[in-house]
Amino acid sequence: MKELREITANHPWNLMTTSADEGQFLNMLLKLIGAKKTMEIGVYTGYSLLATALAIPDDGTVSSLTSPLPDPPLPIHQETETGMKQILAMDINRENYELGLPCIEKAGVAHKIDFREGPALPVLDALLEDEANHGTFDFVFVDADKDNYLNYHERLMKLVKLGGLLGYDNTLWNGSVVLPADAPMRKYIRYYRDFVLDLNKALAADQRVEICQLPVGDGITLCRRAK
Ligand SMILES: C[S@@+](CC[C@H](N)C(=O)[O-])C[C@H]1O[C@@H](n2cnc3c(N)ncnc32)[C@H](O)[C@@H]1O
Repeated sequence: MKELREITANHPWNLMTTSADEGQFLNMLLKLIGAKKTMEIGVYTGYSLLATALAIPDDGTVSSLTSPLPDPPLPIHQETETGMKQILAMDINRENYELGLPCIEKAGVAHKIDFREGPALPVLDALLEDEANHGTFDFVFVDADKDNYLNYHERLMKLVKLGGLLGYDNTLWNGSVVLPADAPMRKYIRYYRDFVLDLNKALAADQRVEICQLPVGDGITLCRRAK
């Protein structure tokens, strides 16, 4: 974890990552809920992904991955003779994932990860086409394009288990969610602020979930699917 944090800290986007306390929090949370099948939207160099992979048991939903993976690769989250990987991870940029991958390999958990390069929405839509994927994820961590969080939420509500958790990162958005609209803000923060505010309001009003906003890192809102 420490080595991957150093790689991430030296990366030009170094501010756009999960903080150390968020990584520890995710790792503990996943162990506490006994998560076996998870999803991550927004991987970057893989810090939160490593925290997740270290928490997921080897005997999760995988039957055996000691044999070589099939070619062509496994269809998205469908069980085959060789089983399936426990973590579906998506990012539009594979290069950054590959930068951190040696650390994930060194930790001996790379075999748990099914990385998909590309925008997450079409992957979610493909998953939804197969009823067998509905209500199957124990946990989903969303840490990507803030303007799509509500689109993700509607889809994820069908993919997460009843009683399962969705975690939305950056819901404090650098503290800007409590600032007056005319307060000075960096351009990037101002641009996404309204999307984060809309998300926070929508989650608070969503009767299908129980929510809890934690001041960990840049704010993580946990939604437990109750209906
Ligand atoms: C804040 S970083 C993720 C940080 C990561 N969770 C960590 O802890 O280090 C956001 C990531 O979301 C990715 N991203 C942006 N738009 C996306 C999309 N539409 N689908 C999937 N990933 C996306 C970016 O490429 C970037 O790597």
